[in-house]
Amino acid sequence: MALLSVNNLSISFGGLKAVSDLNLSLEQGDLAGLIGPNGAGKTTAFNMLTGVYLPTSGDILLDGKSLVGLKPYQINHRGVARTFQNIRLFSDLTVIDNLKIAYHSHAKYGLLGAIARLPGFYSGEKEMHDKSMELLKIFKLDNKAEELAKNLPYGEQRRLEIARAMATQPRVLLLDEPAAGMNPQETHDLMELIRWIRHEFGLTILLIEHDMSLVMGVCEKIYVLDYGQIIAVGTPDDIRNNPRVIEAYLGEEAS
Ligand SMILES: Nc1ncnc2c1ncn2[C@@H]1O[C@H](COP(=O)(O)OP(=O)(O)OP(=O)(O)O)[C@@H](O)[C@H]1O
Repeated sequence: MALLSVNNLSISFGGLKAVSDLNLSLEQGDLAGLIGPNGAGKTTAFNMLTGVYLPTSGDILLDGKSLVGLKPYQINHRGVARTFQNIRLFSDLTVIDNLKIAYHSHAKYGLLGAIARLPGFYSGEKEMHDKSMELLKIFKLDNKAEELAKNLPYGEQRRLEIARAMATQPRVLLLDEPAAGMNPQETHDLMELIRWIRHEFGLTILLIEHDMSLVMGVCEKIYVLDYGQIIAVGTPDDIRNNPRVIEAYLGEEAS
């Protein structure tokens, strides 16, 4: 059984069918891309997968259980985390506090434990600190732990956003344009990092990306959306050579 399966998912805004009969199937460990021209419905699909939008019809199954109708935090608790097209960090908090907040949402001690400072609170806090530092090391941000998030260069803010999503210990990670605004070296490093975290954490990753070198370089399977509909699914080579994709989207870039 697929880990994440999206069945005939559709949503309309007024008269506009933004996503129409979307079908996706991701196994554990898959690294897949969702591409398509501006306005094709990619972010809208992510918004349905994460409970921001309620689909008009269709279903989303994680391990066979429906996510439709759940709130974003409930979906996150089930194991789906995301990053956003426009970075959404707590910009006035430190780098490490951005991660601790994400860990807190999964903390084992309750509010009472935190207020009363019960022993579980202290061991929980220490564990959270250590785990946050471990993640920051992986994302090469450990030397910036005490800096305010807003003071990081853009590429590092993007990495911090992914680290924060990872702190919620997801099984499925959805990345919305992770390389946006990055230079070629940063994009290359990000590709390596995405591959590595997939392997290290056994993650399933679906990413939206306009940077074709990243998509073609890192994804094993690519879904192409156009006007809300999937027009092609395949390996990077399949997609590069698919006439419908070339016509709809890639144009000269693909040749
Ligand atoms: N809340 C909303 N209300 C009305 N229309 C919406 C809403 N959200 C998205 N849309 C429309 O749905 C369509 C798909 O938009 P979406 O942002 O998903 O595209 P996208 O593929 O992510 O594009 P981009 O690559 O530019 O980010 C667009 O026509 C958009 O205007």
